[in-house]
Amino acid sequence: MRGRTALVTGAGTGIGRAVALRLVELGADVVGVGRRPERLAETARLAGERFEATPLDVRDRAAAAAFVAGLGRLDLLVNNAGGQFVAPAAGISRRGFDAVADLNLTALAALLQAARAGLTTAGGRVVNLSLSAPDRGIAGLAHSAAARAGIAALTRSLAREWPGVRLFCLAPGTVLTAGVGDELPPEVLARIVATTPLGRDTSLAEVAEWVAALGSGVADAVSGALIELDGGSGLVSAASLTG
Ligand SMILES: CCCCCCCCCCC/C=C/C(=O)SCCNC(=O)CCNC(=O)[C@H](O)C(C)(C)COP(=O)(O)OP(=O)(O)OC[C@H]1O[C@@H](n2cnc3c(N)ncnc32)[C@H](O)[C@@H]1OP(=O)(O)O
Ligand SMILES: NC(=O)C1=CN([C@@H]2O[C@H](COP(=O)(O)OP(=O)(O)OC[C@H]3O[C@@H](n4cnc5c(N)ncnc54)[C@H](OP(=O)(O)O)[C@@H]3O)[C@@H](O)[C@H]2O)C=CC1
Repeated sequence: MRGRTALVTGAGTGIGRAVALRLVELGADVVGVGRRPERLAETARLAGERFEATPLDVRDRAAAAAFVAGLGRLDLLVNNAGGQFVAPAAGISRRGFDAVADLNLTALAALLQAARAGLTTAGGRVVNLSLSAPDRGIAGLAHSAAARAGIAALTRSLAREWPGVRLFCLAPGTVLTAGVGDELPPEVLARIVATTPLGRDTSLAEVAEWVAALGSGVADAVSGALIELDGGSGLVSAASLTG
């Protein structure tokens, strides 16, 4: 990855931080964004001088587009910023649905549009983080499952439209980050992990390694693919987070 520039969204915590650290370790120059400067500062402390942090809300279209345009050539874009709240579909208001759809799909699409010129110049690569098997439905995450299925479709569509740019949709199952721990009680996470065919979660290091591999060119014969990094959980009965 030496000499290559990567942008990682949500780089101040969890998966985004692990990805940023791995890319720096492999020689890339990494720009990390997120809303909380103190979280980004901790990633910067761990990463060293080849990591540059910029506080940015990816839902702020004007700021995000200006920032990405300013980067110029871009070898790798990792769209990792995302999240949702767990609620039954009947309890999700219009504003709630819009907030989750925006963060996980529409803002991501806008960032991709802003990055298109820089990615095309570089013959770059994109890794869009999604969620395992959203097309099967996830009770308690109707808004997020819809947005995440949209990411897979967006990834495939842009792979057709943007020749020379490789796009991947990487969909983890359960990764035991602090973020997921804040959203789901331990017993729900344990139940999901126990019903996974491999009987295990996916580690942060594994997600980071997959992003690094896809970003390095190992998979350059591939574009538009959905890769489910979930221990096979997408193969079994669709998940329910509501009991
Ligand atoms: C088949 C097998 C598949 C296996 C898959 C198994 C599943 C694996 C486990 C799940 C994996 C997921 C992991 C992760 O995503 S890790 C990241 C964890 N962290 C988060 O997700 C937190 C992120 N959430 C947020 O940052 C915010 O909630 C969000 C950005 C989404 C919204 O914030 P915003 O500030 O924009 O929104 P507001 O607070 O202004 O609220 C907007 C409207 O939304 C309503 N709302 C908010 N929270 C709730 C709630 N809990 N329930 C219902 N409604 C909610 C809020 O009321 C506002 O609407 P109204 O104005 O109409 O009231
Ligand atoms: N952990 C898991 O089991 C799984 C996670 N995922 C997905 O992987 C991604 C990372 O998850 P994880 O590391 O576990 O969770 P985190 O909550 O730790 O990561 C989310 C990151 O996104 C950033 N972020 C959120 N909203 C914005 C915004 N509007 N603008 C810029 N940055 C934002 C957050 O930083 P800040 O708040 O400072 O802005 C945070 O760093 C998410 O998209 C998540 O949904 C998918 C499948 C499973």
